[in-house]
Amino acid sequence: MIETANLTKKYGSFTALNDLNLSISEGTVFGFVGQNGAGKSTTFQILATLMSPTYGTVYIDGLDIAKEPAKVRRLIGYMPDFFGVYDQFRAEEYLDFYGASYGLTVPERKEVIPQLLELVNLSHKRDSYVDLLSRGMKQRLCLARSLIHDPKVLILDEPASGLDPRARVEMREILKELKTMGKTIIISSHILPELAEMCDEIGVIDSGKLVAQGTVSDIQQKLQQQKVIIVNIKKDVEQTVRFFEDDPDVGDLQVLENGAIQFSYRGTDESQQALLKKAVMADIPLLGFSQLEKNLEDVFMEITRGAEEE
Ligand SMILES: Nc1ncnc2c1ncn2[C@@H]1O[C@H](COP(=O)(O)OP(=O)(O)OP(=O)(O)O)[C@@H](O)[C@H]1O
Repeated sequence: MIETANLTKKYGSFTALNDLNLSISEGTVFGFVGQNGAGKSTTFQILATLMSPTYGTVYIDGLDIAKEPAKVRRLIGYMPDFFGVYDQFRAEEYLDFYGASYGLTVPERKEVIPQLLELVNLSHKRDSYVDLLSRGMKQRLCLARSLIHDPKVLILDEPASGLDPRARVEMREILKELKTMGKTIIISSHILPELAEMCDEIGVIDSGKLVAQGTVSDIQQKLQQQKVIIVNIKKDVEQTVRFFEDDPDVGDLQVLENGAIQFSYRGTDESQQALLKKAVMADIPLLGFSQLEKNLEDVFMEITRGAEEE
C-alpha cells in the first residue's frame, strides 16, 4: 500500500532522509520510531504530498505521488504533529468546514460527522469551542478531521505526544478500531514501547536511515543476538571468572557489586546450553545462570546508538 524507494531529502547540504526504503502492506499498522530529529516528520510530509523529496519515489496504492498528488490526497488522511485548530469553531462546525473543503455534500457531512465524533468519543463535545477542548480532545478531533473523506491510508505524526496515560489508552483504542475498519496506518513516535503495543510492524529510523524493520518480536530477536548473562555464585569468584573468561564467546566480563558475574555472550542457544553444562561439570558453585531480558527501550537505545557510531 505504501512503497518508498531510495527516498532522500536534503535541506541545503544537510541530509534529513537518506535512501529510505519502506514497504507497508494494506491493513498494516506500521509504527515509525526514531529520536527527535531522526526524520519522521520529513518522511510523513513527503508521504502526505506536502513536500517533494530531493530524490527517490513513493507509491501509495499504486499511485506515484509525484505524478498524481491530487488522487493520492483523496486516499490519505494526514495528522501533522503540530496542528492549527480554528479556535472560533465549535467541534462539529470544524469537521463540517473540513468536510466541505474535501467536497462532501451537506447530506454526506450530516451523516459522517456524528459517526466520526462518536468514533473519537467527542459526541458530547460537538457544541464546544475547539479552543476549550483538552489537548487529548483536540488531538482526537484532529484525528476525526483526517478521517473526514474516509481515506484508505492514515498518516499520523505523533498522535499520542503530550497525552496523559489515560488519553493515550483512548487514542490506542481508536486506532484499534480504525485497524478493524481495514485502514492502513503509519504512525510515528519517539517512544518504542508505546508503538509496540499497537503496531503490527515497526520501522526504526535514525539520522534519516531505516536501521531496522519488522515485527516487534523480529526486531527484539535480531537485537538480542548479543546476550547478557548473569551468573550468581556465593564463593569461588576467581575460579568462576577464569572459567567463563576462557570461553571464546564471552566478553565484557565484570563482577557486580552483589558478587554476581555478568558478561556478554555471542554464542548460539546451543552453545549457551553447552557452556552451562560444562560449568556444572567443572563444579562451579552456581546458584543462578540467567539471561538478562532487555526491554524494548534498551533495544531501541542500542540500535539508534549503533547507527550513530557507524
Ligand atoms: N525546513 C527545514 N530546514 C532545515 N532543516 C530541517 C527542516 N525541517 C527539518 N529539518 C531537520 O531535519 C532533521 C529531521 O527533522 P524531522 O522533523 O523530520 O525529525 P523528526 O524525526 O520528525 O523529529 P521530532 O521527533 O523532533 O519531530 C532534523 O535534524 C531537523 O532539524
